[in-house]
Amino acid sequence: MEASGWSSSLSSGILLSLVAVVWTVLWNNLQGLQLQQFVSRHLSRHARRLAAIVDPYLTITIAEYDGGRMKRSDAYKEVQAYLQRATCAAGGGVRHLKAETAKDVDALVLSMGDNEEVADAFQGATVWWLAYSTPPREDNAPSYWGGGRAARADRRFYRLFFLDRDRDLVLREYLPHVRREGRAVMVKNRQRKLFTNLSGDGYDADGVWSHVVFEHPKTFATLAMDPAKKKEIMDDLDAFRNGKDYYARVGKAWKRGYLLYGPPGTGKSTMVAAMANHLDYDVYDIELTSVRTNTDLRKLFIETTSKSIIVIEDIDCSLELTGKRKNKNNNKKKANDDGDKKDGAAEPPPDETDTGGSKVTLSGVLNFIDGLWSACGGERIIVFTTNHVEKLDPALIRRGRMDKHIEMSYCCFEAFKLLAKVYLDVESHHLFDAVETLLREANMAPADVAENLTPKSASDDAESCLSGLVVELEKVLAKKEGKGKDAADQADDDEE
Ligand SMILES: Nc1ncnc2c1ncn2[C@@H]1O[C@H](COP(=O)(O)OP(=O)(O)OP(=O)(O)O)[C@@H](O)[C@H]1O
Ligand SMILES: [Mg+2]
Repeated sequence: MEASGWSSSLSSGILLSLVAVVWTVLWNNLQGLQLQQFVSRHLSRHARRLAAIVDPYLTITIAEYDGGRMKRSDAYKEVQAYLQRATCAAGGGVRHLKAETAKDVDALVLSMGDNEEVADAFQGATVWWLAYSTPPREDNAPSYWGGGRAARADRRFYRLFFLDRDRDLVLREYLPHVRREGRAVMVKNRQRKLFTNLSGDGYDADGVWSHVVFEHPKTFATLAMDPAKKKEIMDDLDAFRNGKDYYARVGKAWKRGYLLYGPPGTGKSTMVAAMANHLDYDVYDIELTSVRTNTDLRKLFIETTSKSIIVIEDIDCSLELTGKRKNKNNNKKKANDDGDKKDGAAEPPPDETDTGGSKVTLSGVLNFIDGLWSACGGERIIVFTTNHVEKLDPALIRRGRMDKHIEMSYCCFEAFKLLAKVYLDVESHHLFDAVETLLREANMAPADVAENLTPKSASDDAESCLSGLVVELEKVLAKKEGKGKDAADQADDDEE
C-alpha cells in the first residue's frame, strides 16, 4: 500500500465557487428528467475530484501482487470481495461490471470492471474505490521466479481515495472493516474450485492457475471399497482437518501426503473427488509435464490456497522420477549432498538442465512436497496416484512425504454390495452368493463391476445386470486359470 496527498489552494477554491454558480444556473434550466439523471451520474463520477480541490485527499493503492509476483495479496482479494457487495449496493453508479458465477447456480457475483469507481459510505465519511490495471512491465518476469502467466498478465490494482480529515477513521476502522467484511463475503460466495496449471478456453485464469467450478458428485458414501479401510481414511482426513494445534505443537507443517496406488479403474481419481467433497477443499490438479522448471513448480505451490488438495495423477508417467535422484546423487555427491534434503531456497541450477520439455526433476518434486516452501499457508493435502508404485523412487514416497499409502484394489464383495445398492438399488439377491465366490478368485476393478451393473436398456433389471456380471466374472476367472495353466506347463517344460 502507498499513500500520497495534495494540498489545497485558494485559487482552486475560487474556481470551485465559479463552477458551482455556473452549475446551479445550468441545472435549473435543464429540461427533462433523463438529462438530469445523465448529468447527475456524470457529476457523481467526478464528485471525488471536485471535492479534492477544496479538501486534499489521500490515496492508498492495493496491488494484486505485492512483493513481486509470488502470491496474490490477501488484502487485494478481500477488497475485491468487499467491493462486490459495495458494487451491488451502488446500483447504477458503476456501469461496467464483471460477472462470475456464484454458489447459487442461478446467481451472479458482480464486481467492478476496470477504470470503474465506486463510492462507499462509512460512519459519516465517504471514500471512493477505483479499479484499474496496467500492462505488464517488460522486466516483470524475474528469472528467479521463472516468469509465467502471472508475470505476463496485466497488473491489477484497487486505489482508495479518502479525505485527509478521515485519515484516522479510514486507517484504524474502515480498512479493517473492509478486510473483515471481504473475508465474510469470500466465505459466503465460496464455490469449490478445480484448478489446473494448463491454460485454455473455458477456464477462468487466477494467477498461474486456471479453474472451473468443482462439481464432482462422488462421495465416500458411493465409493466402493472395504468399509473398514474407508472408515480409516475418513478418520485420518478428519484428524488432519482438526489437527491445526497438533501440527503446531509437534512442529510439523500442516500438510499430509497420500499415495493412492493400484490397477486402473480401482477408484484412485474417484477417491480424490470423495476426499475433496468430504473435507470441502479445493482441488489443484498439477499436470507435471507442463511445468517447465522446478522454480515454476514451486511457484504453483505457493499460489495454492489452504484447505486444498494438490494432486499429481499418474506420477510414474509424469516425468522421469524413478530412481534418477540416485544416479544424480552418485554423480554429483560432493556438489549436491543429497538433493532431497535440500529445502528449495537455494536450488542448484544443474537440476534444471535436465531433459527437454519439462525440466522438473525429482529433487524439485521432493522440495515441493516437503521443502521449506511447502510449509507456506498450511492445511494442504498432497495426493499422488500411480498404477506402478514399485517404479517410484523410495525417497518420493517415504513416510513424511507420502504419509499414508492407500492401496486401491480389485473389487471385494463388500465393495460390490455397495455398488449393487448404488446402481441397482438391491441389497440382497439370489445371485449375490455366486458373485461373492467369483470375486474371491477373479480380479475385477470396481470400474468394470460398476459398468456391468449399469442397465443398458429399459428392459435391463437387477436380474439381467447381475447375470451379466456373473458371466463376465467367469470369463475373467477362466482367463486367469488358463494363464496359470500355461505358466505351469511352461515351468514343467523348462524343468524337462
Ligand atoms: N471404488 C469405486 N467405487 C465406485 N466407483 C468406482 C470405484 N472405482 C472406480 N469407479 C468408477 O470407475 C470409473 C473409473 O474410476 P477412476 O478413474 O477413479 O479409476 P482410477 O483408479 O483413477 O483409474 P486409472 O488408474 O486408470 O487412473 C469412475 O467413473 C468411477 O465412477
Ligand atoms: Mg485415475
